Amino acid sequence: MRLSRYFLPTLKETPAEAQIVSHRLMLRAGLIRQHAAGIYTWLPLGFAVMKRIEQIVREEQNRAGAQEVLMPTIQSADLWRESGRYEAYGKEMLRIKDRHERDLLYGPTNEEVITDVFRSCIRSYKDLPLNLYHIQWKFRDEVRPRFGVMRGREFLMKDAYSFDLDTAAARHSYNQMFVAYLRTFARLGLKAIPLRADTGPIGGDMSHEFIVLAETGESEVHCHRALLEKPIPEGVDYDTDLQPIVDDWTGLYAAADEMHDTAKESELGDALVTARGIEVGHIFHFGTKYSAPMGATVTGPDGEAVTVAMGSYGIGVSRLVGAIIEASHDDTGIIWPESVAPYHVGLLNLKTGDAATDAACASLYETLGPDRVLYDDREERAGAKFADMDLIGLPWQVIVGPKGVAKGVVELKNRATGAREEVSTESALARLA
Ligand SMILES: Nc1ncnc2c1ncn2[C@@H]1O[C@H](COS(=O)(=O)NC(=O)[C@@H](N)CS)[C@@H](O)[C@H]1O
Repeated sequence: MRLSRYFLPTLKETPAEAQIVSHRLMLRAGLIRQHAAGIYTWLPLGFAVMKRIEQIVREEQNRAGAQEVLMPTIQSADLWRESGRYEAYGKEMLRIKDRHERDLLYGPTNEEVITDVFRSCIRSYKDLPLNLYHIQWKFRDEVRPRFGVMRGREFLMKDAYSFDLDTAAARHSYNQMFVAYLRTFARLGLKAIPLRADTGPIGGDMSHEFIVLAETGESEVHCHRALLEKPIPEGVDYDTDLQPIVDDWTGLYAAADEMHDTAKESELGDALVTARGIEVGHIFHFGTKYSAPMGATVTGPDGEAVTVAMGSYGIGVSRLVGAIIEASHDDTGIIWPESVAPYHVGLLNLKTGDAATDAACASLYETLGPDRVLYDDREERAGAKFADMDLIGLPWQVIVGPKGVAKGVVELKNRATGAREEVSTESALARLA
């Protein structure tokens, strides 16, 4: 993409309302613009990152055997009356009336909707286990939306829902999602720690939050240092018993502040890490909390009706854009992990209008591929180009100036390490292919 044609409204100044670094950088780098409190327009660069995060989430859900659907954002209140959550959900629920005065709502989550789909389609235990997920916008009328997309009111969530014949089978579904989450956050370049959590308005008797350590996180976590170094499971066969992996990851101490056992401080000594963190995912086992009141049953092996055991599994897709910035930035801007970077290379033409430099850039741009390169072809001074490219945080920069072109070299810069080296054009192409 040529920057001279790209809608990238960067800001020189830091907007006063932005209190944390990810909010500041998302505004300054032209990723989002606020529409209303907690509601954002995603501009091209921010949207591209969110789509890459979404795709990694999707791939790991599919790998774990979940099947993608798309449920509506606007839901009927009747289902929520059946589950008993319509009144209980409180002021966070945005309630709407349609032209026929029917009660609707903008879904904060989808347990009722998916359970209704299940009960109208599935009859037999032979159709289990089943895990359905979607990546869909939610609305929660947070009393104090803040920190940009980190705590929004309209936000994008992947939410998956599992259906099983009994608790043992439901535990396997839970474990599949647990392992899929470990892999997902690692692929996003994040260290996410699973820790036992309370279940809140979603309910149930078991849940784990996945927390990314970041000093501006809203959660306070306490965990065993070894959790930070644990290797992520590779080559997982999701149809085998995953309990050993889950036990391995939950065997080490980790607790959100409200669940913290202060005795651990003396027991673990300096093996105990206390840090702030961002909740990027939350998984729940809640058995028949929704299937019982909504009559979601299957005919069991013995011909008797069985109320299915369920769980739900959320990932904050839009929150992750901010969380990744919190975990990966420096004082000049964002540092995107390669897996989510909107473009692989920033190509800087230091003398637009100089024939040899323009030709060298055009050749690099075409060879590397316009969809992988953000080419700064603007009539701007070099300093502004360097600052903007560091701000938007692409993994690699190729800097092309007339002196280098005359010698057949370009400068290659790695954004994460800051390392810069003069290399031949061929070598740069080989390194960036
Ligand atoms: N206000 C918000 N803004 C941005 N992301 C949010 C917000 N609230 C929750 N999230 C993200 O959404 C994830 C799942 O939300 S949740 O409430 O914990 N879980 C559920 O809604 C369950 N139905 C899981 S399917 C959270 O871990 C968090 O990463």
